[in-house]
Amino acid sequence: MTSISPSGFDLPPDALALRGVTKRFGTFTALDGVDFTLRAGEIHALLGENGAGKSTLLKIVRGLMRPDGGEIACGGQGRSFLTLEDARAAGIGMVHQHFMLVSSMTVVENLALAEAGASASLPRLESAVRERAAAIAERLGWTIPWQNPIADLPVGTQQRVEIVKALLSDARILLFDEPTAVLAPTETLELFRVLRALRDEGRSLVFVSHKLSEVMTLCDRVTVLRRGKTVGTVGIDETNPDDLARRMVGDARSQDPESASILRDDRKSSQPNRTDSAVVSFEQVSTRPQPMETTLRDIQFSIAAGEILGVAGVDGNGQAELIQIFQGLRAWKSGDIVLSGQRLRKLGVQERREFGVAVIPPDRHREGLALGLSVEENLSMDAARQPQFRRGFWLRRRKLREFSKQLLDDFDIRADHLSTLAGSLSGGNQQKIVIARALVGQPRLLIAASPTRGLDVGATAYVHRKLRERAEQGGAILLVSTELDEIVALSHRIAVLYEGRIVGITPADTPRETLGLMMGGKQGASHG
Ligand SMILES: Nc1ncnc2c1ncn2[C@@H]1O[C@H](COP(=O)(O)OP(=O)(O)OP(=O)(O)O)[C@@H](O)[C@H]1O
Repeated sequence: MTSISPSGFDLPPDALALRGVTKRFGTFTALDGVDFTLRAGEIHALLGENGAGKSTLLKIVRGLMRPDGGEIACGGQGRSFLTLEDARAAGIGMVHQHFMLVSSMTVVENLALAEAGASASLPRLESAVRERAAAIAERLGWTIPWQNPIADLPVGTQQRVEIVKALLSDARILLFDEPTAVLAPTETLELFRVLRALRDEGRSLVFVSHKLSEVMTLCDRVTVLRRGKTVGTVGIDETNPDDLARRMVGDARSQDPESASILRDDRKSSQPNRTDSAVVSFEQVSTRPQPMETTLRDIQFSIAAGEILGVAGVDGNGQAELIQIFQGLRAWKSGDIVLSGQRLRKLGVQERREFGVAVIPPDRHREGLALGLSVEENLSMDAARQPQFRRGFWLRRRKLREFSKQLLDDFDIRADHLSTLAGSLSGGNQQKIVIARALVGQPRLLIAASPTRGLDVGATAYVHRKLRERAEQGGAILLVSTELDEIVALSHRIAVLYEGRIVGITPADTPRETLGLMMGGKQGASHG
């Protein structure tokens, strides 16, 4: 049976349709007459460049934002907007980019809270909720530590809690906003298994991802958004990654040589412009064991000027601890770290910066950005300390503004104004600010943690090019990423971390299978 919405468009049962949906933020139009139809029992990818409007669209469907125009129909009824309650009643659930869980509460408390709202007595609800949640988890083949606080769980498990939470309210339509951005490759495969199972139960899923290969493997249809407008919807059998990339950036841009080179996935890793002088060397560095953390043991490597050293490994094998050492957030128990002849132990945060150490941190929300400050303030924060931007005590504001404007253009940061709050930018555009800040000072040593997480295809290629350029100019780069593709594409040598140890340092052309085995703990050759 097909129902008819007030404006007369056909609506298949158990699905969702948007017609002409518009959303403005001040003078900026984030969604401009968007059409989107989700069929029952399909996985539908939503693709688009950073800032194209994907999260805004999902938030409107989930009832978290009110559109300024257009129509939304679900459950056989058309209306101009959905409230949170409407969306919930229509069986719409969402797994956000940043999980909506209270980290100090246990899993079961979080689930009971979501079920009860603020009013009901939580303890009384908990056992009933737990029973239902356990049945859902069992069906999906998951074991979840119900009594542990959320903060103690790995991100992959937190995401499972979010999914169980959505299924507890029997969501028939599930919206996933970049769910794989925080997952290791094996966790992604596991998530895909579950998403397919949910589809096969007849649910409808919207899947946002920048990884075209994921979209091609998982999804049934794809809708592409470009700068807030619908470009179109295609079946997965009628398209390929090149076609999708072109649809995202538009024909005009994909034919211009600069953009075409951005789109081309340049996988070749040039020979390092290496000198023998180590910019940084780790000599038998070990950290003190701490609960819930990985202890680094006898870490030994060096990075030469002009070299990119990739650190591969399954997440949680010591990557976070290694980065924290550079950030000055973690002490080490034994061994030495030497930065061009100086002991790192002796250098404070400011001295490290002056030496030229820059960090692209893994969690841009907590560490990389001041979300409550403007784009301009975020971009010019470090520059404002430099003498060329000061006249005595005073800041040279106009010069700083030009500097920020230049970075905005260079990194194609899509913000309405320099005065826009960083917190209101799309996830990918926030990441571009963090990267622009790290690269602009031409750091002598750059620690890049998952630098392209959340970036679209073009921006990823651009950042890869920038990292290579930095190395070619003589910078040393430590690239930490759980994306093996990224590590292999950029690194001159690859160090594999397993349970806090480096199991081997290998040349970049090492076969994937060997790297995979090393990531599972097998010793490999060392070229340290
Ligand atoms: N609360 C807000 N206030 C002002 N502008 C906003 C707000 N939320 C989103 N925007 C703007 O709307 C545009 C679309 O953002 P949205 O987060 O939907 O993009 P996206 O396609 O999800 O991008 P990404 O891939 O980077 O996550 C962006 O330019 C963003 O700056």
